Amino acid sequence: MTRPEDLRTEAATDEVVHRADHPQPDFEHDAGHDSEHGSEHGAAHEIAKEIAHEQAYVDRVYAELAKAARRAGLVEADGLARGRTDRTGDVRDEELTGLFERDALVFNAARRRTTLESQYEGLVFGRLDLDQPGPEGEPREARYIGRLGVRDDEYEPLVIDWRAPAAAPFYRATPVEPMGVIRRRVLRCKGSEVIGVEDDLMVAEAPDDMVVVGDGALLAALTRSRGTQMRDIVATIQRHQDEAIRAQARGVTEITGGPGTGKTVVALHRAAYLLYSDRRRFESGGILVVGPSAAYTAYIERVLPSLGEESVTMRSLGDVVDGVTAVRLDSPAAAAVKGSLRMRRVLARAAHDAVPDAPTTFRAFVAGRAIRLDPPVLDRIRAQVLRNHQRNHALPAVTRALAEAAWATHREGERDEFLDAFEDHLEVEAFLRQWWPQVDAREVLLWMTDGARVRRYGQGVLAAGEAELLADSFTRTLETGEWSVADVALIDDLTSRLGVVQDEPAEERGFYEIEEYDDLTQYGVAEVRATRQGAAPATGRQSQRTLDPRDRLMHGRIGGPEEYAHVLVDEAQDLSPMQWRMLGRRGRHSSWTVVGDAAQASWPDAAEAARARSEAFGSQERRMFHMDTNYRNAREIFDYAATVVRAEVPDADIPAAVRETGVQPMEVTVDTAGLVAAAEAEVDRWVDEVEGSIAVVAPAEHAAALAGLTGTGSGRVQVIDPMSTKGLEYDATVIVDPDEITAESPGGVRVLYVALTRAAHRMSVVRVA
Ligand SMILES: Nc1ncnc2c1ncn2[C@@H]1O[C@H](COP(=O)(O)OP(=O)(O)OP(=O)(O)O)[C@@H](O)[C@H]1O
Repeated sequence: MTRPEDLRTEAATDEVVHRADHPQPDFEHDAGHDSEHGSEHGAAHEIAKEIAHEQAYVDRVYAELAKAARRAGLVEADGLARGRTDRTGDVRDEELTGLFERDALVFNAARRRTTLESQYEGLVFGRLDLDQPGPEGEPREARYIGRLGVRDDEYEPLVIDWRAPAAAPFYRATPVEPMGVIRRRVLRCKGSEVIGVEDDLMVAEAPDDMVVVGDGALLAALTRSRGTQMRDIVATIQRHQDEAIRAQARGVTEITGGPGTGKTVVALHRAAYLLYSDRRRFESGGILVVGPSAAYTAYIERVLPSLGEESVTMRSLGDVVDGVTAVRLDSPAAAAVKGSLRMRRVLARAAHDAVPDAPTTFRAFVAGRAIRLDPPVLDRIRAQVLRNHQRNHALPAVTRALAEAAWATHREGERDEFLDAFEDHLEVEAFLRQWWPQVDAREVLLWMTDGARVRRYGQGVLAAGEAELLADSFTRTLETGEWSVADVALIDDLTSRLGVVQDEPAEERGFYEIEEYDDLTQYGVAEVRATRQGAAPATGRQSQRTLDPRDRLMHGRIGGPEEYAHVLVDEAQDLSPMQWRMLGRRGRHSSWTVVGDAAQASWPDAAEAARARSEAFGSQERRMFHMDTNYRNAREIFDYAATVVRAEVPDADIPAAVRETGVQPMEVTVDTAGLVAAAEAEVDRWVDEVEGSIAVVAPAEHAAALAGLTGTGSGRVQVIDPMSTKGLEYDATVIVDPDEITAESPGGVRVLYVALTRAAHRMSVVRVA
């Protein structure tokens, strides 16, 4: 394991060549690198020789790959040709069976071809030299590791898939436990060109004919500039990370650790590993990856495809429920109420309530009798039916209950005849349309723009002021035409209570029926509005932008929960209890990978969230992996952040940073008037110094003033609020007004800690005096 004393500076990463007959320093894999430089000339020559040697092998792999791609293309074309037929009858049936075969062939061939194409970049990334003879009389076996298994014409493996058991020593071997490995080599490639090699030696003394090159692949990888998207770490996965990646699929795998310890990237590699180890189960059952925000999803979305896996569903918390997408965040106080389990009681009452403006009395002539059912009877029927049925699926049950109640008012004639006549009666049908319409969950939340209603639902559940907070928040929703992220879990909860809105069969009514229907007013039935209370789906032609806010909110169709074989949750410490319930509905039979760090939590009631989380997992076995090495932040940056969090959260999980830059974070203090200029100066500083992404992390108070900062149009600068930086990383950050970041957030200093741990290489902190 890496200790601070093992730290290297970025300057120490120039490639070196050494004969491996010297003791090795301890570094991460417990594998080390000889730091002794050979003569510069000799070194360059040796490296070039090694690269040329590896290039020859990589060329062979790509030639084989091109052949495989051609074969896959042929299979695909052949499959398509076999599918064309103009036969009929039995012959056609036979050919249809052939069609299924064709589909499977085409599907597999197309998938393989796409995979082959997408793997082109850096397909082969590793080599193991093993302490055992090779297949063709070589003194040692060399085993190449890649993103994909590739075999030659004799079906001999040229490259082993990184997830195969035979590749495990690449990640697990250490000098203490070499697992038969003498040298582990990482090949750095650009497309099919080898541009560098980095070795780790697993034995004290290498054979005389073996050259050891470079200063370690991990440090080289960490020193590189960060792009706008996360990269896979398949070439440099560390042993303890590999253990979490390859942990068994069953049950709940929890990955904890401080900032930058690779929790997210490890979890994503685990998803790829699960697909490899049990493809049938996880591809057909599906893997759901859930992260905090759309920005986060965009940040990680390329990792799995780069590992050859496309069949994973990625959702942000505002996007988990089919038919609604939310990015807007509520005020922390409103989000805290909406996320709390107390909302279940509130929503249960709302789901059981009468539809606003529905008729309160039933009056009609049925089978020659005047029937009247008063409000208490209707209320009782509603309550009884909803005890056993979801509202949107309860029409038959409620119709029967209404008929029974109507029968009870007279009890004359044939009971069954009356019940049938009642249930078929057009007046009854018309009444039910108004009294028992299908109700969309979103409509119920919009009922709660009415403060009196929310107070009624929240009686004995919500504290003073919370009902108003909710009503105000839903009013804001209605004004903006945008659901908030916290609303989505409420929509899901209500949908599970109400049932998904069913398609109504198209109505075909004769002329006389229309007349009868329109004439209902004379029976006092049509005291209701003629419009439906439920969703008013917008037409496909209308773009969402042109809809009014209410229609925008109701746009799209809310789906029931789709279930998955595996659910992977990142930044799990921030999920509200209601969000855990939302995910629980999607993972009732699934295994889980759950990633989090309590010290970065922004959710105020940890105990309630823990309860909801346990409920979502059920009684499955749970195993824990802890990550304790920070691979993201330069040590100088992480020390700064750790000092801040330790002062307030003494038990924070503080990892050890493995890399130092020799550059301390910049700290400037200005008055409010000078804030923008100071932030701009810091941005310009980092635009000159780093190659990649730069973030200005600012509290809401200063967001508008700083919005124009672009780093003189560099295209690399983003102004972002602290909460939205969760899970992300940048080459450099400018943290604006840290005291205000702490003050504005319910997570307080924990949210500031998140912001302070986003920069890989450089950071400035602009304080306001
Ligand atoms: N073995 C590794 N090799 C190379 N890079 C690594 C390795 N492990 C982690 N990293 C890099 O470290 C950085 C942090 O990883 P990641 O975002 O997964 O951490 P995290 O624990 O989820 O962080 P946070 O909790 O702060 O969001 C990423 O750039 C990742 O690629």
